[in-house]
Amino acid sequence: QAAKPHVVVLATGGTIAGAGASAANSATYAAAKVPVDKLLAGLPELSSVAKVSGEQVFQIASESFTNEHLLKLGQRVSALAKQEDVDGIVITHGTDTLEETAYFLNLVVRTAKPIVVVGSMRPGTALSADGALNLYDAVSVAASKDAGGKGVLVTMNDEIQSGRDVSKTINIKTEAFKSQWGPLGMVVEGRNYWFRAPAKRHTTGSEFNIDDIQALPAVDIVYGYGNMNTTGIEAYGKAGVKALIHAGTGNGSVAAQAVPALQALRAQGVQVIRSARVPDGFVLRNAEQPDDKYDWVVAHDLRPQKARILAMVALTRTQDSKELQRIFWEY
Ligand SMILES: NC(=O)C[C@H](N)C(=O)O
Repeated sequence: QAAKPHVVVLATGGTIAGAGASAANSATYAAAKVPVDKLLAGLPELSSVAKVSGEQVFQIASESFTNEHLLKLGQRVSALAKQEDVDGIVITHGTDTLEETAYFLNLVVRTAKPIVVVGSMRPGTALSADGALNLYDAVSVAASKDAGGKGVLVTMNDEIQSGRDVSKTINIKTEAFKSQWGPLGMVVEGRNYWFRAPAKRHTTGSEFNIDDIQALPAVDIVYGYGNMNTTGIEAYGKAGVKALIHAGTGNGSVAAQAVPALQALRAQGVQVIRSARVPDGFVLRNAEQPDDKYDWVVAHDLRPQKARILAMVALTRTQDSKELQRIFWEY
């Protein structure tokens, strides 16, 4: 009998490692409490799909993830992926910023081995806790050859999602992770069922490599709304931001009173990237605002928080707005 695939589980905290005072506490609990060894020991079913080893990388709620956490995690994933005795990698993660970490890894880890990011909406102590099945699904996907070469994946609620496309869309229910383009497939009882493949560049097809990235530049987000003012835009400019994501209304529209402040930032060398606060669709270049004339970039279908990730990674390689726009179309 062939040896089982070796899957390394890198634990970072979140609700999947959370604990509440009683089983009725589905939403009131402390995140990042249960160590990885205990998480794995609580799921003996894992041994039937893979040889699993655990590593505690951080123990934090994901809303507190920083760029330093992203870099450290990315470096560890990259090192493990190069090891011959590792077949797949699972990252347990809080759900609040899970989509940002998954997209970051998708851009910078040069491997065709399966990488799966997973979390849960309820702590393990709650009634109908979702973490155990999500983790079982993550390990079984990471252990399967057919999950390789598809970019970084996310397994939540029986679905296999592209780490690029998926976002957290609701903060209570367990079917929280959705993509407007649909899941790549489903995982049921340890078997994968695929329905589509990612169209954008990722992992082995990426021009970015975590092994070459020592630091990430400052990129922040301003939100568009009625009665918009320029206080935030100006403050980020003064703070020395390298790119500013404008989470605009509708098709990334920008309030008339905010346009001169963004133009002033661009004149200082700051990249201005138009995304949208609406959950779906995509921002069209030169619609709503004359991007060519202002030398602005559009974020394509990336939500503001994902546009921040891509902008940071891209700015490690180029300061040219045309190049930046190419990257936003391709990734
Ligand atoms: N469901 C969760 O994991 C939420 C938690 N605040 C986290 O992201 O760490």
